Amino acid sequence: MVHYLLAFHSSCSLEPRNRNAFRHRLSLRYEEKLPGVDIFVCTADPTIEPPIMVINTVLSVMAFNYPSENLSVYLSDDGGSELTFYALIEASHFAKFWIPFCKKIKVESRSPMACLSNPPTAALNSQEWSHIKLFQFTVSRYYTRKWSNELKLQPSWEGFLKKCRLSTKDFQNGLPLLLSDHQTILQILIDSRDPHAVDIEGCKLPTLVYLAREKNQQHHHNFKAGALNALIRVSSEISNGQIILTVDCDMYSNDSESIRDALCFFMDEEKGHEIAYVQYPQMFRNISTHDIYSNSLCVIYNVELRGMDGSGGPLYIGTGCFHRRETLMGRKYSKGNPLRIDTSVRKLCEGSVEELENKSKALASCTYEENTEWGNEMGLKYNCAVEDVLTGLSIKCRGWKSVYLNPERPGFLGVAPSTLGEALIQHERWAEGHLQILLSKYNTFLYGHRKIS
Ligand SMILES: O=c1ccn([C@@H]2O[C@H](COP(=O)(O)OP(=O)(O)O[C@H]3O[C@H](CO)[C@@H](O)[C@H](O)[C@H]3O)[C@@H](O)[C@H]2O)c(=O)[nH]1
Ligand SMILES: [Mn+2]
Repeated sequence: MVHYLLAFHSSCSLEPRNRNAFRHRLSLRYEEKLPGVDIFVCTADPTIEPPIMVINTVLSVMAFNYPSENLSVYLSDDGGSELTFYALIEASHFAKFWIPFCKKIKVESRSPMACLSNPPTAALNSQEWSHIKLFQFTVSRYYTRKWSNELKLQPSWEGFLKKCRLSTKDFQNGLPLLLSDHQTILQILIDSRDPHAVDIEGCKLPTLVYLAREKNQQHHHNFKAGALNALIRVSSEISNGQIILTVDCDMYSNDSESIRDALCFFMDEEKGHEIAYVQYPQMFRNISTHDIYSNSLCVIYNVELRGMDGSGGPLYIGTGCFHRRETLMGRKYSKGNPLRIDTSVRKLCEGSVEELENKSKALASCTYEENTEWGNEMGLKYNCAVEDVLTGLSIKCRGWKSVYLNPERPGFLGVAPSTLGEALIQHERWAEGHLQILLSKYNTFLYGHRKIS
């Protein structure tokens, strides 16, 4: 084992790579023909991942500097939580103010919570500032079941929840707060095709969709991989962006230009057709001075992934990663038939919001994947504790390369485990997952031999 680790680390030092994106050139060449980008945010439990954190991440990615008609944001809620849903409704209203505000003041990063804790230097209008504070305060009250029960006792909140229920087809029967057995709940909260979906400056808003896929005791839900696969199918019906960004709900966007930076690699005329995904490192905003649990993972992000980039590309590590839709769907690399980003005008998905919702609900049912290749040759792989790593390796076995992008300003910032217990659980899961891969047919030496360049 020690020899293997030594060999791996030495090989990583052979050709480490640092990448730079020339985002202005992308804009000069392709501004009018940028591809559709679908962003998937995953959450699973409103008590561990409070709605306030989730919607701050959602707002940060809605505010990317990218044409809104080409941007769609999907929140997958495996907790099926009413609280998260209502918080998202609040966010959909707040976005009308937040997106133009970020552009006007040039806010970086575009998570309202991060903006409050690190205010921009521009002269701030006190009314706008109070608006952001009030929004954070309102949503911070959507916290746990206990909180919401207390809130429901107040007449004003009862009225508010009732209003939300009435405006929400799937929640209208007053379902319990945490659901492990329910039908698909799907709602398009903002449809960017709608001429009325505009912000306070009259500019278009990105599409925003809430999805809690169907869950029941008879069918395994396959954790995050299952959630992402449902999102791939649902989004193909609603917006069908050629590029997919996956982020965990605790990891907000810290640089509004990240989509454009990633596109510089996908749209590179010489090498772009070989690239399946562009991976950012996981950086954390809560690293303590002495980092006693070694959460910053310096060796992985400064040595290993940079080194792997020099020889074919880094692993997929689950969050902060831009993929081509087709490679996630299982497409093989073909030199003779290169897959280029289609820069011709994007075809919009057709149908009313109700039609799109009904068609896509069926794609998120428990039975949809029966007797299909989903979880195997299509989408994210199942039955592995590190489904992201295994999926990335299999994409590379199909002939693709990947890119590691680690700019000076972190593209995404997340939350690292803050207690010994949490850190141990995370490392145990990672260790188990990597060992599982080593002992499986996907063992990198056997399965990957001659396949990974
Ligand atoms: O049934 C589930 C379980 C988890 N998640 C989401 O998956 C993400 C990651 O789960 P978490 O419990 O935070 O695991 P971590 O160990 O912190 O995740 C790291 O390790 C995972 C496995 O390699 C990667 O998928 C993640 O991107 C990476 O941040 C979170 O957004 C969860 O909400 C779901 O959507 N459904
Ligand atoms: Mn996490």
